[in-house]
Amino acid sequence: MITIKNLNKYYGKTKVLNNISIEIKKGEIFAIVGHSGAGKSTLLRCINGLEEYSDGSLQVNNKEIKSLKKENLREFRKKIGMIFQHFSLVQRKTVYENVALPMQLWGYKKEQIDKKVNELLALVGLDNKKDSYPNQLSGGQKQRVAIARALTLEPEVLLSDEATSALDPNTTTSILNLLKEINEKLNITIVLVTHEMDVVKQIAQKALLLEHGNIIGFDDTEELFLKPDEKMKEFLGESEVVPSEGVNIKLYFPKDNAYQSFITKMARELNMDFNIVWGKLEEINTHIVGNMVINIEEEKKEIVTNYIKEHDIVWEVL
Ligand SMILES: Nc1ncnc2c1ncn2[C@@H]1O[C@H](COP(=O)(O)OP(=O)(O)OP(=O)(O)O)[C@@H](O)[C@H]1O
Repeated sequence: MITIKNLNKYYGKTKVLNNISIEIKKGEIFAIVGHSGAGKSTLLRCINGLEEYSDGSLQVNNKEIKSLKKENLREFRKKIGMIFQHFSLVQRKTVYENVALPMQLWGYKKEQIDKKVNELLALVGLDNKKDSYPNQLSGGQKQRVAIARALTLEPEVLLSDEATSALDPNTTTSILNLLKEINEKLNITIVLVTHEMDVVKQIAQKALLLEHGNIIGFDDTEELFLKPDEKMKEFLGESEVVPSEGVNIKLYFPKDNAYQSFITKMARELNMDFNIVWGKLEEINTHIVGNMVINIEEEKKEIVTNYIKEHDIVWEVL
């Protein structure tokens, strides 16, 4: 649905996006991740035509954004909803009026607006706050209003620019759950920009990692976290401290294996003790995945690695 090929973007002489090529599929929840200044928001703004790109191609539904004329661009943007970190609500308008705004601007009839706004306020769980003003709402509620407003014109894509960055962890989770529900119920593609790895883990099916405008990772979320390469480890700030004696073996547990007590079983079957030096289990995109480092004596390396090989486990010697 969104195809980006060899996209470059400069601000003056500074290159802020370098040779970006990605594909975002219809119905996907896709995360663009990176530290501050990586170029995330710039890429998001290129996707909705707010920002021009220097060269390369960016197509949404097979339409090249840069060749859209003014009126077509307006029509195109109608199909793209957007939410922001600081909600961007109109303070002097009520919740109902805020959500109704895009439809009023596009000249919809009062009855159509009323039906849609009520429907969306129910979806985001705010039908009892219609007449409240933004300053009477919590951060999470404000973001719910913004989400409802972003959905009024029935977009195919919802872009989220750090939409949970100003929220506490519990509220973040409730907003992410709402986004998941919207993705499933309305089949809307969601592209979210974030610097928070927890957000990526909780919601994204696929992720793009950006650093200084370059792609340093692009894969299914589980793959990125399950077996991070050196760049990803650096990005996550993870460094494993392992013993210098013996052999350190890192085992990766894919989703189907995570619950199995593989280590205990191996210890029992090989009649051997292992030193577990490092381990982590986490929930990524509703699956439990993890990795663990065990330390063994040099002379036991062969028997242990043979056992692991027979059990379809991803592993490496550190
Ligand atoms: N309008 C602009 N004019 C000139 N340079 C810009 C402009 N907007 C962004 N930049 C620069 O482009 C680079 C990428 O910025 P961008 O806002 O896309 O990064 P980001 O990853 O979204 O960061 P943050 O999370 O801090 O918003 C930065 O070096 C920034 O200073």
